[in-house]
Amino acid sequence: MSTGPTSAGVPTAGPVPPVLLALRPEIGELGGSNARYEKFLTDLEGLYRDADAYREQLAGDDGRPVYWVESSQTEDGPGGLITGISVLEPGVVGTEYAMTRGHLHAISDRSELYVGLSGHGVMILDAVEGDSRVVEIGPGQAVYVPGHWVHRSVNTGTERLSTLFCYAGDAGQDYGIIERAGGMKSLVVVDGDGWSVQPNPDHRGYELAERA
Ligand SMILES: O=P(O)(O)OC[C@H]1O[C@H](O)[C@H](O)[C@@H](O)[C@@H]1O
Ligand SMILES: [Fe+2]
Repeated sequence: MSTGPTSAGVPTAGPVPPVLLALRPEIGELGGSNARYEKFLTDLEGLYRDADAYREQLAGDDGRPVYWVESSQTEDGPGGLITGISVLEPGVVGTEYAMTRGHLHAISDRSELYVGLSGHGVMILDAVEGDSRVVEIGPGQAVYVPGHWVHRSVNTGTERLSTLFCYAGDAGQDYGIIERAGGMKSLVVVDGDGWSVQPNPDHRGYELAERA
């Protein structure tokens, strides 16, 4: 009896074979992946503080995805890793640079490694109880996100930001925590030719939001 992935890439019982992936960051593909999802501007209602600027962009939206993820998972259970690339188109909504929704892992102690592949951006990292950090990510830079940190990628450049990520297959994502808190603690905004970090005046605190 054979073990390992079926032709559709669905794991069956027993050890699975090694996985070989081809990173194509500029075109935004991960060869050998077995899952993909896309996010469109229409999916991001409420993400940016400037609702008028968001609506204006929607009016001229070309309908292409603003970010997408191609990933590979071949093992179920806590020992398996999900490996993928996240590809975020450049842009600005109001004064905020293009960003992902962001999340805390549903199993919140699960960590994640990000490796910059192409383009330039930052990650906003919020400790649920504690501080907020904004760290650069680009080619040759890696960011290890420990458990219990809410995380989001932001494209501060003019090209696609592509990152390789890897995290525990059972981690899951809690997206609601950011909404309930009124957004993340920090905003990454246009500042002259570059970017700067501002405190988000709408942020209510994750702990309070979770207790409410
Ligand atoms: O899941 P989002 O917050 O929308 O961000 C998009 C993607 O960003 C990162 O690359 C994460 O590792 C992915 O798991 C995530 O799906
Ligand atoms: Fe994550």
